[in-house]
Order: sequence, then structure tokens, then C-alpha cells
Amino acid sequence: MFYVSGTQLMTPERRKAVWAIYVWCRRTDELVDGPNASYITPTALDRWEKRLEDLFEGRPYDMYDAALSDTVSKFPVDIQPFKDMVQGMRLDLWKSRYMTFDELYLYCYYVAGTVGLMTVPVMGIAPDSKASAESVYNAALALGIANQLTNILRDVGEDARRGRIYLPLDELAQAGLTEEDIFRGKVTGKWRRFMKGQIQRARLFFDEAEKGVTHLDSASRWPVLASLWLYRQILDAIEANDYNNFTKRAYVGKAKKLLSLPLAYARAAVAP
Ligand SMILES: CC(C)=CCC/C(C)=C/CC/C(C)=C/CC/C(C)=C/[C@@H]1[C@@H](COP(=O)(O)OP(=O)(O)O)[C@]1(C)CC/C=C(\C)CC/C=C(\C)CCC=C(C)C
Ligand SMILES: Nc1ncnc2c1ncn2[C@@H]1O[C@H](COP(=O)(O)OP(=O)(O)OP(=O)(O)O)[C@@H](O)[C@H]1O
Ligand SMILES: [Mn+2]
Repeated sequence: MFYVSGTQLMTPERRKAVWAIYVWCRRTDELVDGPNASYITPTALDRWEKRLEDLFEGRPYDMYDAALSDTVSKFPVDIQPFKDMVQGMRLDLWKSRYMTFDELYLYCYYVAGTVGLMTVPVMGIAPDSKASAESVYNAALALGIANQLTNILRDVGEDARRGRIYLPLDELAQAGLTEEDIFRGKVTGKWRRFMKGQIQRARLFFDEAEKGVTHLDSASRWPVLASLWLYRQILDAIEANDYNNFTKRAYVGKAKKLLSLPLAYARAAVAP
């Protein structure tokens, strides 16, 4: 997961805090995505939410929870985005189809937009920034949405094999495509046209996020920009695979990853 290595570029205090949030998010995701996910029930998620409330009140259950308790005591992190992520996992337990983009957007907010909201208090807003806090939070939200949309476009085949379609069914129908086409996994002209539209929309969210990065504290700008550029390159990889996201997993090679770092550094160094 690039963002974690990306955080090596942050101040030690912030790096520890982002790591603590990352670990909690990873454990939450593992509950419904991990090996024993099939036994997970809404009750287990309720218990996980109770542990969250305890650690926010300074009563952590284990050392990972304790790291997040420490973060919460040092940065003005709010509990709501964490609760919303748990809600997203409840949804993912049973919801395997999305009729419209509005429905999909809500799911993306729950599982990924929340990460942006969790991390802004740690990244810090530049003291000399003229932007409203709301616009910075909206950009953070946009980055989460952009990442999740990209993740969905990358994983179409993998998710279909798990019986899940995260693409809006009404947009599929408008493109002359059905669920059958997803399970059959053939790259057709209709599929390419549909994917071009999906990729274009994901890029719009990355563009909105990128505007907000310039308003973060200068020490946080580089890692966020680098991780934004990296994740966005997955969209280029899907295009390079001729939109075959059924059997080919789009990824960004090591060389490109390394190239993104100095480029992001140079870009982040430029005043907003
Ligand atoms: C420097 C930086 C970007 C730090 C963020 C680190 C962090 C706390 C990441 C948590 C990610 C996580 C494990 C979330 C749990 C749910 C989940 C899996 C979300 C999906 C992530 C990708 O996971 P992966 O690639 O492993 O996919 P699979 O599980 O294999 O299917 C998501 C696609 C969403 C992740 C969302 C973000 C990283 C948003 C980060 C946003 C910010 C840091 C806001 C920056 C601020 C501005 C103003 C832009
Ligand atoms: N429409 C719904 N609203 C809220 N919770 C639901 C809904 N449908 C299912 N759930 C809950 O989500 C959890 C997982 O549901 P599950 O995926 O097993 O149901 P399903 O997929 O609708 O049925 P089946 O198991 O036959 O596929 C269950 O605890 C169930 O109560
Ligand atoms: Mn995925």
C-alpha cells in the first residue's frame, strides 16, 4: 500500500498518527475483506464500533487501538468518519449491486471518503492558506472517492468473481451492457466506451483533490500528492491494458512509482 511508504516523508509525529489510522482502517477492511470475512456479522461490526468508542475515550483494547488513542489525544480527529467506515462495511456485507452512481457514491464515501476526513486533522492545513477548512475537507473527500472509484475499476473482474458489481447498473444499461457482460468478461467496443466514461469521472475527482493538496501543511503536501499521482496512474494502466480489467490487474510498476516521488516533491514545493 503506497500511502504507507509515502508517509515516511512526513514528520515523525504525523507519520505515527497516519500509521495508527491506517492500521485501524486496514483491520476494519479485513473484517469484511479478510480470510474469515464470510463469518462476519453485523453484530461483530457492532462490537468493533464499541471498541472504537472505547479507544476514543482512552480505553484501548490492544496495542493497535492504543496507537489510535494516542493519535486522538494529539490531533483533533473526529470519531464520525470512523463510525461511517464501519457503516460502509455493514453495507458491503449484503449489498452487491448498485443501481445508480448516487448509490455508489454513498458507498465510496463510507469506505474511502472517510479516510480523507480522518486524515486532514493530522495532515494539517497550511497556516497561510486562504482556503476554507470546508474546501480542504471536500478535497480530501474527493481523493478518497477518486481512490475508491479507481479501485473499483481496477477490480471489476476480481469483484465479479466474488459475485459483486460496483458499477452503476443504470449506466451499464445506457451503454448497452448487462450484468451478464460483466461475468462473461469480454472487452467489446461497448465496454471500451463505458470504461472511458468511468475513467474520465474518476479523473475529475483526482483533479478536485489535487487542488486541495496545495492547502495542506507543506510537510504533508508531498506524500499526499505522490500517493494521489500513484493511484491515478492505475487508470492509465487500465487504458494501457486496452480496458481488460476482467483478467488483467492494472498496476503501477516500481520505476514509475519511484519517478513519482521526486516529481511530486518538486510540485509540492511550489507555493499554492
Ligand atoms: C499519505 C496518505 C494518502 C495517507 C492515507 C493513509 C491511510 C489512512 C489509508 C487507509 C486506507 C485503507 C486501508 C482504508 C480501508 C478501506 C479501503 C481498503 C479503502 C480503499 C483503499 C485502497 O485499498 P487497496 O488499494 O489496498 O485496495 P484493496 O483493499 O486491495 O482492494 C481505498 C481505495 C481508499 C483509500 C483512501 C485514501 C487513501 C484517501 C486518502 C486521503 C487523504 C490522505 C486526504 C488528503 C487530503 C487532501 C486535501 C487531498
Ligand atoms: N436490505 C438489507 N438492509 C439491511 N441489512 C441487510 C439487508 N439485506 C441483508 N442484510 C444483512 O446483511 C447481512 C448479510 O446478509 P446476506 O448477504 O447474507 O443477505 P443476502 O445477501 O441478502 O441474502 P443471501 O445470504 O441469501 O445472499 C445479514 O446480517 C443481513 O441481515
Ligand atoms: Mn478492492
